[in-house]
This record gives sequence, structure tokens and C-alpha cells, in this order.
Amino acid sequence: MLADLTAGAVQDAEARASSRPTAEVEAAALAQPSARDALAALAPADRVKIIAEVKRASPSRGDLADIPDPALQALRYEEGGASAISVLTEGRKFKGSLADLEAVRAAVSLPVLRKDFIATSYQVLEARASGADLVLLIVAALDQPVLAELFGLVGQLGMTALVEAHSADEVDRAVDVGARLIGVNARDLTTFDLDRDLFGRVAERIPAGVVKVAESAVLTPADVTHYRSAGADVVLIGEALVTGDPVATLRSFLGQRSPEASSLRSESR
Ligand SMILES: O=P(O)(O)OC[C@@H](O)[C@@H](O)c1c[nH]c2ccccc12
Repeated sequence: MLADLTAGAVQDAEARASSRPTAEVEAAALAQPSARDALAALAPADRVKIIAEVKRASPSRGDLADIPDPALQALRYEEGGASAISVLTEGRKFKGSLADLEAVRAAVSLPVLRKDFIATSYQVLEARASGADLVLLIVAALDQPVLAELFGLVGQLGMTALVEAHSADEVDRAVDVGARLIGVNARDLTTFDLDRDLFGRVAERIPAGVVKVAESAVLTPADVTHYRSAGADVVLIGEALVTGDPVATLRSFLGQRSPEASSLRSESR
């Protein structure tokens, strides 16, 4: 499934490249204002940080939410206390687009991640040309030399790579290319099986100084606490935020009361 998703995403990028050649996208990427500093925004702190995701659908969960206005959704994430925004730009199974990314980047002041199945430098250039500050690189989808090459290009363009692993070996491969931000995805993208304890098992292989992100399967505040106790600096959350009230859900995940709840309490006093 991961191979199909990646092949489809590369094919779609090739189709775009026939009307917008690499040189043009590269020029657009270099003409962008500088990327926002994602490592600073996601740096370990005395509280957990959240990357909030704009995701309409997924192959494992089907349709989640229409999200007619991704920029508005992202603004609500910012209001709720997210530290960065992830935007699914894959079109076939996740129903996203680069237009979604552009709209979100223009609306918020947080760093924005292009979440896609990236395997070519064209896709990395496109990400920056559309304003991305971060790019997802999935270790399982890439041979090590390609991972290293794409990681290098992301850095040259001033962006940060979120390098995603599903096993101890893949964490080691992420460390080997020099990743400063490593995600451990509880969802295996080949089988779609969920394992919330994978993060805890492999987190200790991530060296000090590298930001640790726990990805997927957060539905309750207890799930956030679970990842935090296992050493997560950041959690990446999609489904719970697109299917519930984004502001209230984020505040509950961050351990804050929503203002409505506190004013209700003071009224009843
Ligand atoms: O909706 P969830 O379970 O909160 O998961 C979010 C995110 O981790 C998930 O969308 C994701 C993690 N890695 C990916 C790679 C590609 C596509 C999607 C993903």
C-alpha cells in the first residue's frame, strides 16, 4: 500500500511537471520568503507540543471530514494552541492538494508541513514553492541514498524534514541522514495496523538533541499523556481534530480548559 501511495503521488507530480517544468518550480521555490523555523517552534519544552493535521480522508479510515475551508481549519488549530500545522496534499486517497497547503500557509503564522508521499526532488521543490516550512520524508518509502538526497535538498531550501520511521531500523536510518526531527508513526503504512506502544519501544534510539514526534492514534487526552510519558516532545494529530471541535479538543489535549468551560464554571459559582 505504501508503494502504491508513493507511486501514485509521483505519477501525479509527473503530470504537474508536464505543465510546470522543474526549472520553473525551482525558481518559484527560491523566490519564496524564508521558511519558518520549525525546529524552534517544536523544540522540547516543559509541555507537550502538537502538530495539528488538516486531513479529509485516509485509506485506512475513509472519509473523515469535508473541510471546505482548510485555512479556517488551520486558524482554529492556531487558536487552540497548536505549534505547527500539517496539511495532507496527497489527492487520491487523502483528498488533499497543494492549493490546501498554500491557503493554510497564507492564513496562519505557524510552520506548515507538506504531508505527502515524497520520492522526488520535484515534489520537494513544489513543497517550498507552495510555502511549506517542513516536508515529510517516509523512510520506508525511500532507499537510503534517495532519503539522504531528498533530506539534503529539504535543508538547502531552508526547510526542516520530518523523517518518519516505523521500526528501530528505520529510526537508525533517519539518524544516519542527520534528521533533527524524527517521527514514529503508530500506523504501519503497509498494513495500516496500529501500535501505540511502538513509540515507547524505539524512542530511546533517538539521540539527545533530536526532536521526538509521536504520530497517529491520539483520540483522547490520555493518549497524549501516554506518548508524553514515553518521551514524546511533540504529537501529530489528525482524525480527532477534524472530527471534533478543533479548539476545544486541542485545549483538552494540551491540558488547558477552554475559556467557555471556565466562564460556565464562574457563572455557576
Ligand atoms: O489521524 P491520526 O490517527 O491522528 O494520525 C495523524 C497522522 O499521524 C497520520 O495522518 C499520518 C502519519 N504519517 C503519515 C504519512 C502519510 C499520511 C498520513 C500520515
